[in-house]
Formats: sequence, C-alpha cells, structure tokens
Amino acid sequence: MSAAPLLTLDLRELRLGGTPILHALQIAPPLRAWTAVVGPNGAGKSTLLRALAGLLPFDGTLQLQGRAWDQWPARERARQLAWLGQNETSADELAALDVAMLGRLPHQAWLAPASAADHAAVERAMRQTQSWDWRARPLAQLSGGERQRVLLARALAVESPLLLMDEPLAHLDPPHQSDWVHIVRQRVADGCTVVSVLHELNIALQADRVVVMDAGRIVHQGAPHDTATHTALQQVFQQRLSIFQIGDRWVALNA
Ligand SMILES: Nc1ncnc2c1ncn2[C@@H]1O[C@H](COP(=O)(O)OP(=O)(O)OP(=O)(O)O)[C@@H](O)[C@H]1O
Repeated sequence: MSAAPLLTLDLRELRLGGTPILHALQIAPPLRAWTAVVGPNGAGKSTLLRALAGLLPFDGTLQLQGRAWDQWPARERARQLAWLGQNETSADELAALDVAMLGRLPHQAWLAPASAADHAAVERAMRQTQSWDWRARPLAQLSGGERQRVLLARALAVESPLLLMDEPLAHLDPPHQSDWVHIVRQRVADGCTVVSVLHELNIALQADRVVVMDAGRIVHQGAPHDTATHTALQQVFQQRLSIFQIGDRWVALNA
C-alpha cells in the first residue's frame, strides 16, 4: 500500500540572481521513508532542498499534504517541516540548550515560556545526538561536529512529520555519521519522512530512495540496490567511481 506523499514539488524553473538553476523537475519524497539527494558539486542539490522547504520562489507548485504551500498558516506549516541547513551561523552566543529549544518555537504560544513538553522534547533530541552534556555551553565555543549535533537536535526537537537536512554529516566523525543513520532510521520507523542532501555516497546508498541530480535536473530516482541507480551515479560522477556490494550494503569507491 503506498500512501500519498506529504510534499509534492512540480517545478518548471528556478532562477537565482536571474540565472536558471533548476529545470523542469518533479519530486514527491515517499512517505515514511528516507530519501537521499546526491550529485556533483553545483548540481543543484541544496537549491532543490531549499525549494522543497519553501525557502525559495520558483515557477511551479509546492504542496504540503495536498494543500498549496502558501495556503498554510506559517506556524502550522513550521510544525510540519523541520529544516537543518548548511553552514548555519546564527545564534552563536546562545547556549546549546537554547539553540535546540528554538526548534520548539512553532509549538509555543507567542511569548509563552517553554512547557514541560518542550523541555522533554529538547532533552530527548539532545540526548539522541549526544549533545546534552554541553547544553550550557555557547554554540560559538563548540567544535564543528559538536555544533552540528546541536543543530541536528534543534531540527529533531520540532518532532515534525517531515525532516529536511542539507549535508547533515558535515563535520561528523564516522561513529557519529553512523549514529545519524540510526537516528534517521528511528525517525522513519516512527512515521517521519526524511530528505537529506549527502556527499557521502556510502551513507546515501543506505537510504530507501536515491535521487541523482546533475546540472539542475533530476536524472534518476530509484532504490540504492538498483543497477539503474548505480549507472546514473557513475554517469554524473564521470565514471570516476565503482559501486560494490559488501554483505547487504552497497559501497562506492573513488576510481
Ligand atoms: N545566488 C546565486 N546566484 C546565481 N547562481 C547561484 C546562486 N546560488 C547558487 N548558485 C549556483 O547554483 C548552482 C547550484 O547550487 P547548489 O548549491 O544548489 O548546488 P549543490 O549541488 O548543492 O552543490 P555542492 O555539492 O557544491 O554543495 C551552482 O552552480 C551555484 O553556483
């Protein structure tokens, strides 16, 4: 049984600074699954994710739960979709706990203090990303990886049915990359729909669906074990990688 997707993007063209960046693409990330978006530098992955998050204007339509994006009240929409952007630099002076608490804003009444439920959600998220121990430290004093785990906690604390992440593994060491996959798997098992832009092909090949981009277009969408997915990856990376199966995993090696 396939349920209707939460998010549907039908884009004719997206321009940045007058330059066409994305061209004629459709995407509807499958419900309660993890979709990984991959492709070479400049392919348009971040731009696509920002379009999916309603952060960029474009010629086309974006629907959330079958309703046009701009017909949603902003707060209600913010409870539906959590966003982890690339190189986020705001709120450096705030303590890690307060940064993660920002994820609860869509749940809070105007100027109301955080509720017990907000505190519980933030503690859960910070423990999940193993950032609880430095909750009192300002973001500016954390290492790149520590900071990334706090920002991930902020996105998780929203507890939204949709989670969009742009290069979430930036600065994370291999064990924390594995932890991230585990967190994503848990969220998906709980009913969440996850879309992530990834440069780490070996992690992307563990997703439920792989979206391959090149030159502002989606050139392929498929399962990580499909031969067609491997062929598309090899094409967009100019045959400079080989894809092997090791146990039940697929891995990509630089050629
Ligand atoms: N404001 C802008 N004006 C014009 N072109 C832009 C602007 N921002 C981005 N671009 C271009 O859009 C294209 C897509 O950028 P995008 O960041 O989406 O690619 P990406 O696939 O995420 O790349 P990377 O893997 O390097 O992060 C790039 O060629 C980039 O130079």
